[in-house]
Amino acid sequence: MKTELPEALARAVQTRLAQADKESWARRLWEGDVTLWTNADEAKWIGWLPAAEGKQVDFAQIAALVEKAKGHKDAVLLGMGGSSLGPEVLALILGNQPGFPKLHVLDTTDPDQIAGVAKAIDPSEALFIVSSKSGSTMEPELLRAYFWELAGKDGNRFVAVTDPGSKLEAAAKADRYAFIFHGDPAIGGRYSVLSVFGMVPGAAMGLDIKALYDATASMVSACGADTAVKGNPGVHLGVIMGEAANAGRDKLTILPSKGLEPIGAWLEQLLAESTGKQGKGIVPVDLEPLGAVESYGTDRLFVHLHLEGDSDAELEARLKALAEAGQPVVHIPVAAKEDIGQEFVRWEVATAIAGAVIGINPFDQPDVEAAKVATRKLVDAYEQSGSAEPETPIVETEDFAIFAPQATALSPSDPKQLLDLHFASLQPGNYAGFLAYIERSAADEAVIATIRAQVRDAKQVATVAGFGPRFLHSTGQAYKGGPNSGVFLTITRDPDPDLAVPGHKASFGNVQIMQARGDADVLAERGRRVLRVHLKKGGGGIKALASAVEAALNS
Ligand SMILES: O=P(O)(O)OC[C@H]1O[C@](O)(CO)[C@@H](O)[C@@H]1O
Repeated sequence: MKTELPEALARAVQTRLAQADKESWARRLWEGDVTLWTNADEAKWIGWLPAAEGKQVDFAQIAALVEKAKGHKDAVLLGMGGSSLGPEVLALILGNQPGFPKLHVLDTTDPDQIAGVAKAIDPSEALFIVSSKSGSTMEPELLRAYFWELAGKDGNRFVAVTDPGSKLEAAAKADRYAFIFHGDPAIGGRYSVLSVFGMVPGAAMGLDIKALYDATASMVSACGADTAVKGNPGVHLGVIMGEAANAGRDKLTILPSKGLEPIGAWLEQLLAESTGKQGKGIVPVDLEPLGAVESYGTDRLFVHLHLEGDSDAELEARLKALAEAGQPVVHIPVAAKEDIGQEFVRWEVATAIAGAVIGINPFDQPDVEAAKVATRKLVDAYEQSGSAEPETPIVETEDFAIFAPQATALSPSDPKQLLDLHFASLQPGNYAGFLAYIERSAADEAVIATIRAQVRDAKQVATVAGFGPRFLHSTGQAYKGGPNSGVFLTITRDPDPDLAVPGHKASFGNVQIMQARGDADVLAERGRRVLRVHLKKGGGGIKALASAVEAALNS
């Protein structure tokens, strides 16, 4: 790892590293010494450390799954957050091996996205992996109901990954699933990739799990209890992240080379859910288009993960210019994509250590629950009445309607003026968030990236984007519980066509809108600045919104 840090940050990092060395932080992490964090229940959550050595998986059971998976064309993973993001990284970075199924990851209630996967597979032959630690998360429950019907209720092609005693375990037994893999309750979702939650889908797509642990071992030992802090990559990175956040550089901007790009989604959850609470923490910035040096404020820490063999002259030149301009830049070389397990360990250790520097419990997620409760309330009301509570927009065009969840002072009847006022509240050190409850397609991602670049360049602020409901189980924690510096635009749309959920009145499209409304309500309750733009059926869609934002920024 190479670091280029401005002087004040470099000094703070050195001082903290000396403290970490003197106070044996690495050892105390491995021992789960709660005094390293907040004297809460942290000791109950460090099962991910032995899991990184392969101690949590039953290799014989994995071998049996490998035999079962061989020959299937597709495998579909149904899960959220820690139960989906790690598997997605493995699928996108390492890919399925010849003779093994392609892994499709579904962590959504978006009707188009679900229908897209249903269409891409043959439901009568695909393997389904239902993955949820708690076994009671709403999205995998609804997805399970949908694919169970579609797959002809054939338990022989279903696999459950869940903590012992969960509701999902009971359902899997009742429906005679082919396998039930047990997780370790001492591991939180976002730290679970090197336990069965990453390894079961990994094995199903033909990855050599033993080889993955072997390739990870050197990082486990480098981050070990007895390694001096100076040579401990996890502690070193964690101290940099924590000190940077404490100094106001809390927008950790992830700039990976092409081959490692998918890791950003996993990192976002790890960093945001672990540190974003009590008004403090790190706001990860992923997939933001590269900007000119002057478009970045003094609230950034840039981390470049570089896969050997990747070359991107523009990125390299920009990183050099950023460091020369006094921005902090950390370079992490990754020798081969098969070493991805090392990065999981480095960042998990770093995140736990950053939690110690920031002074929070890196293993809880107190604010995620609030959005879940708000959504449940709305969905339950829908199930009772068969309709959603009506709302009145502040302003409407033929393309979209804009709602404010809070009693708002913003009331212009012109959408351009309203959006202008909304973005005008962005101050240095703030960030703009785009929370899109629409299909996570390449086309939608591209339009949102354009909007982000425009806002970033116009206001010199960091921008983040999340697709709902996926981000609710990830960065949503920091947006609600972290620093109150986000200015959010929630984006919803009329589903077309919608998709029914077997056994429920509320469709996937209904649930997705309730999730957006519940989340926006909680954001507003927490004093966050938030507007919701609802894209109308038959209107210009997300592109019409992009034009309206552009017009507002230029007004
Ligand atoms: O694996 P589960 O229990 O379904 O949880 C999924 C995700 O939901 C969260 O609890 C947040 O809602 C994450 O921490 C977790 O990874």
